[in-house]
Amino acid sequence: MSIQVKTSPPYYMLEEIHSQPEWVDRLFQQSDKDPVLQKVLQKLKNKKRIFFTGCGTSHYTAQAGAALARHLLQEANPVQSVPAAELYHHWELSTEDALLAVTHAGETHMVLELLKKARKCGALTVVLTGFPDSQAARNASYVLSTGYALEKSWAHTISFTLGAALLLVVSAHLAESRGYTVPWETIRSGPEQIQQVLDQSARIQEQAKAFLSKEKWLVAGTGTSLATAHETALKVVETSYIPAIPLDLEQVLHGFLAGCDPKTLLLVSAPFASQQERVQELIRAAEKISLSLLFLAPSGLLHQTPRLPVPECHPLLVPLVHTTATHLFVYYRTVCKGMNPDLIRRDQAPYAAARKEYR
Ligand SMILES: O=P(O)(O)OC[C@H]1O[C@](O)(CO)[C@@H](O)[C@@H]1O
Repeated sequence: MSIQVKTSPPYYMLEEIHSQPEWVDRLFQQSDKDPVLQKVLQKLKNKKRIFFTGCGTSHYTAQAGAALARHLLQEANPVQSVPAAELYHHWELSTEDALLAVTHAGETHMVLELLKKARKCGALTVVLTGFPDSQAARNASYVLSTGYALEKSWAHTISFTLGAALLLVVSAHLAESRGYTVPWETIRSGPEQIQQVLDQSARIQEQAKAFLSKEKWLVAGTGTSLATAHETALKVVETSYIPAIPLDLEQVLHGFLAGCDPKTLLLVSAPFASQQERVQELIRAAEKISLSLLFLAPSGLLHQTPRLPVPECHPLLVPLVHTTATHLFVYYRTVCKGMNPDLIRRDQAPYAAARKEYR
């Protein structure tokens, strides 16, 4: 489908971020009665290893999914996320493995190659996609649809969130089938919590304006927010064309401060009580080098430090809720700079030509 380019705000990226609560809700309702999901869960029961995989944003979706599975399944967790090309080139697969490949459009070269390899090795192949008629879907044993067969902006946002929501459902069922208690009510409050972030759009826009002069970003996350850090860094690179490094919270303190100066923004999603002491140390260290910090934290926390407004949320909802806040922050940062976030530079001849050089 070809979609007309927007030449002024609001761009498609914003429209798609705002439509998330509705589509996540729809996905939760549909997955409840999806017979394919039941079959997949049945097949997953006997698998020793389950790989969540993908490329680009979809790899970060897989990373979010694996962190959620780890949280839900604890010591019984068979899930790990590995980028598609790494799995393809460097891993042996067998009949004891299952591959859940996230690919929004379902045409990504490396994912297609990996699916072929996995099928040859006898691994179970499942594709999670917005396009159930895509090549990837045709190359898999099972297809789970995110329900969203659009992505009008090249800066993918809603497909990250829907993919993560779908992997959350898969992981929650997996955990239940292995005897763990799943907080379904909390999970189902996801759309409402995303909406709470969207209701803070004006404030997030103000924050974006306040940090416009920051020309390089570090983005830190931990546990279920680590994928948020990776996805946020990718999104700001794609839309604002500035360097951004994603890191786990601890790693920031091991060398990366040397590269920071007053032009750097360190955006941190670390909502877990066990790490608050480390967060305080980071805040003190940042002050010494005039490094600007912005935390994703509920009101009442971190009074002195600027924060992006997010509600208090369960670790299982962090990838959906915090990433919505950072997606909005990135959107406004880019638009306030007078740029169009939808195009990821594919409107510029050298970048369009570069894209033609690889499948
Ligand atoms: O999700 P797909 O369709 O496999 O596409 C791969 C990735 O490439 C990008 O479009 C650009 O890196 C991502 O946003 C996307 O997830």
